[in-house]
Amino acid sequence: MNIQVEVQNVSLQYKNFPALKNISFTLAESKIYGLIGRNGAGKTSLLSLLASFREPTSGKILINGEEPFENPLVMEQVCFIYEKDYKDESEDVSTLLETAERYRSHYDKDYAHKLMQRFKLPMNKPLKSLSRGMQSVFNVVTGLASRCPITILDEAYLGMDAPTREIFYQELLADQENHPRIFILSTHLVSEMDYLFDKVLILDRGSLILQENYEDFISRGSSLTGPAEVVDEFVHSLQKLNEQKLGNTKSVMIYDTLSEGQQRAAQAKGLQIGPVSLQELFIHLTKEEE
Ligand SMILES: Nc1ncnc2c1ncn2[C@@H]1O[C@H](COP(=O)(O)OP(=O)(O)OP(=O)(O)O)[C@@H](O)[C@H]1O
Repeated sequence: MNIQVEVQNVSLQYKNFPALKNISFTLAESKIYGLIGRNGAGKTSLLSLLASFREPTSGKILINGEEPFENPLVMEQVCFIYEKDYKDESEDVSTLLETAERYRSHYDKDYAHKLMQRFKLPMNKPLKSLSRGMQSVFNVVTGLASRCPITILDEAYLGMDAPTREIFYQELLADQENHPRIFILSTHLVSEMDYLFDKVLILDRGSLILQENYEDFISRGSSLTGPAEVVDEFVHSLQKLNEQKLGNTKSVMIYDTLSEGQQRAAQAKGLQIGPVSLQELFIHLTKEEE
């Protein structure tokens, strides 16, 4: 079943603070969406609206045409994984997994057990006694095994070491291949996780400044390097995001698709054209004036 999320002119106000400003977008395909933004940009606020933890101050969220807030049938389609405080949780891991199964209609118990083994998560220990990284593993396992049509992972990797994060990414991609759904991943580990994203959403100070296919977005960034005066002349009508100079060699990051003709012209002038990463584009597109 194809599920659709529509966010229509959504704003969220905390007292006098506008955390989200008139945001609209549609997620209509079973893809992996990367939600990125600087600290305080509004990522968790947006995700908590999608998960119906709160209501927008204005605007509408529709999941398959229905408002999800206090609507259990719609909410069953959404799974929100975020960092939780388990200090008062006395149950062991296996009991909590059984509880997860009871509340999730798409839950795959065998898959959950397979993941537990792969991550080497101890089944018979109280969850509160596990390390922070292992508690995150538990969250991710319940998130993946729930197989919710909309699965939201808000910085789900917190505390995981690099090899554990790698297993998480591998399992996510493998399960998405076999059971496609809408995954929304919010992250600060942009350069580490960018290869997972089919599409990218960028929040900047409460506004959505970009929603685009990852590949299309990346292809609009390039770096041009060469003698300073040649580079300056070439880029003068292009949108520049950043520049660096070492002696007379200059490198300029541009945010404009270069046509084949422009690429040939740049090469003919002896300029080197290089790729730009999602992280670099993100840093410079959300840079504040100094
Ligand atoms: N309950 C609240 N009451 C008042 N302000 C809040 C509340 N929750 C969040 N905010 C503010 O709203 C803004 C957005 O916060 P949010 O947690 O959504 O950002 P974020 O992009 O998830 O940040 P980070 O990447 O640092 O986790 C921040 O300025 C934050 O201080």
